Amino acid sequence: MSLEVASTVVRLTRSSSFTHSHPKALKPFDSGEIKILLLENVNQRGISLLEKEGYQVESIKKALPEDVLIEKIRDVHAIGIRSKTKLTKKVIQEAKKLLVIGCFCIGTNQVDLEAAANRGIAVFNSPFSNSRSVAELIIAEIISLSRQLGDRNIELHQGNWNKVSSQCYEIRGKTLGIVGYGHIGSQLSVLAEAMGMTVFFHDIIQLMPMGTAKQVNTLYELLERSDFVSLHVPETEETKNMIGEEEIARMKKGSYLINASRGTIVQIPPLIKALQNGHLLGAAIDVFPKEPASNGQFYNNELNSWTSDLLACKNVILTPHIGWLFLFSIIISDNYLFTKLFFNLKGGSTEEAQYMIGAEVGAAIIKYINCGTSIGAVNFPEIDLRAIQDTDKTIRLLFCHYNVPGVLREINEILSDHNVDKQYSDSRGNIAYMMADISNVDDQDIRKIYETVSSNRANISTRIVY
Ligand SMILES: NC(=O)c1ccc[n+]([C@@H]2O[C@H](COP(=O)([O-])OP(=O)(O)OC[C@H]3O[C@@H](n4cnc5c(N)ncnc54)[C@H](O)[C@@H]3O)[C@@H](O)[C@H]2O)c1
Ligand SMILES: O=C(O)[C@H](O)COP(=O)(O)O
Repeated sequence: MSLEVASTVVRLTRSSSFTHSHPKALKPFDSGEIKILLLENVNQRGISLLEKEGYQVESIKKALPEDVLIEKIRDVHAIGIRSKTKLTKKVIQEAKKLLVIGCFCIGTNQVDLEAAANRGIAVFNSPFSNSRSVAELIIAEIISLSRQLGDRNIELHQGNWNKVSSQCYEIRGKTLGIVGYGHIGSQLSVLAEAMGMTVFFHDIIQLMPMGTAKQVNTLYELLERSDFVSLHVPETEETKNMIGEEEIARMKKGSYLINASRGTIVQIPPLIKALQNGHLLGAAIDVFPKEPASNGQFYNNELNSWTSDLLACKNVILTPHIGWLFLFSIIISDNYLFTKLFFNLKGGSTEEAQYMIGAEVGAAIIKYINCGTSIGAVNFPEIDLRAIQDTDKTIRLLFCHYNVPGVLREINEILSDHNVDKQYSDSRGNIAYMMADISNVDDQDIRKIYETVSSNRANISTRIVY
C-alpha cells in the first residue's frame, strides 16, 4: 500500500470470533505515522491519551510565530491549540496532511473555521469544561471591585495603610447585567443571585432565565439598569468593538465593567476615559486585543499602545487571560495589581478544568482520526455510525465532499458491487460528509474504492478505516 493511501487508512483490530460480536477497537493503520502537534501547554491528560494511541506527539509550551507554525503544520495530521494560536486561511492552506484541529479551550475564533471545513478539516473544542471557573472568577472580581480590594492590596504592599470606606459597597441588592447568557453567563447568574444580586441578561436568542433573572430586549436597556456589566459573548463580527464610547456612556454613573470574554469586544481607550473622569468606578479586564504568545515581561505599550494609561487607572483589576484558572493568590508587582496563579495541586478547579479539557478534546481527536466520528465538531457536519462489529472484511469509508447534486448517487454506484452495511450522510453549508460501512471487501478492493471515490468531482478528502 502506498504511503498516500496508508496515511488515509486506519486499520481495525480484528477479532478471531464470529460468534461473539463485539465492537472493533479501531487502531491507526500505522499509528507511528500519525503526527500530532500540541501547542500552548496542553494538559498532560490530553498528551497521554494521544500517546497511548501510538501517535507521534510533539508538545510545545507556547504559541508559535506564523512562519514557524507554517513549517511545522505541513507535516502533521492533527494540531492541538488554545486561544493564542491563529490558524488563519494562509496557515491552513499549508497544512497538507491535516485532518483535525483540537481547540483545548472554549473559544474557536482563533481558527478560520470555514477555511478548515473547505479543506475537510474538522475542528473540535471543549464547550463548557471551564465555564464554572470563569463564573467563579467573575464573582471574585465583582466583590473585589466593589470593595476596591485591588488598590488596597497594592497600597499595603507598598507600606501604605489606607483604611477607607468611601465608594466601597456590599454587592447584596446590586444589579448585575450579563451580556451573553450561554454556559458562562448562566452559571454566573446562579452564583450572583445566591449572593443577593438582581440579575438581568441580554442575548441575541430567547433563553430560559435561571432563578429570577430577567432577559432584557436591548443591550442599552441592560447597560442603563446595571451596577455591574459582565461580558460573556463569543468573538464574532457582531461582537467586535461591541462596547465603545456610546455604550460606556449609557452605563450607570458609578458602575463597573468586567470583560473575560475576548479582547476585541471592548474598546479600551473610551474605557480609560470613563475610569479617569469617574463615570465608571472600576473595571476588571482578563482579555486584551493583543496578548503575548508566552509568559514574560510583555505587558507594555508595545503590546497595546494604551497599556500605561490603563495601569494608571484606579480600581482596575488586570489578569493575564486566566478566566478559567482558579485564582489562588494575589501579589503585587511594581505598579499594578498582578495576579499570580498557581496550579492548585490540592484539587482546585484549575486542574479539574484543564484535565477535563485534555480528556474531552483528546478523545474527540482520536475518535475523528480512528473512526471518522465528527459529533461535536464546530465547523463540520456532525455524524457517527454504530461501531463496526467484529465481522471480517468490513471497511469504513469517510468521504468529505462539496454539497453538490448527484454526488451520493455517483458514490453509491462505486459501492454497488459491495454490501453497504450502514451509511450516514449530512451537510453543513456547502460541505457534506458521508460515512459508509462496507462489508466483504478484499484487500485489493480497498485501494480501488479509495482511488475511485477520491477522484470524484466533489471530493475534498477521502479516508478509509478498516
Ligand atoms: N477568559 C477566559 O479564560 C475565557 C474562558 C472561557 C471562555 N471565554 C470566552 O467566553 C466566551 C463565552 O463563553 P460561553 O462558554 O459562555 O459561550 P456560549 O456559546 O455558551 O455563550 C455565548 C452566548 O453569547 C450569545 N451571543 C452571541 N452573540 C451575541 C451578541 N451579539 N449579543 C448578545 N449575546 C450574544 C450567544 O447566543 C450565547 O448564548 C467564549 O466564546 C470565549 O471567547 C473566555
Ligand atoms: O476560550 C477559552 O477557553 C479561554 O479563553 C481560555 O483560553 P486558554 O486555554 O488559551 O487560556
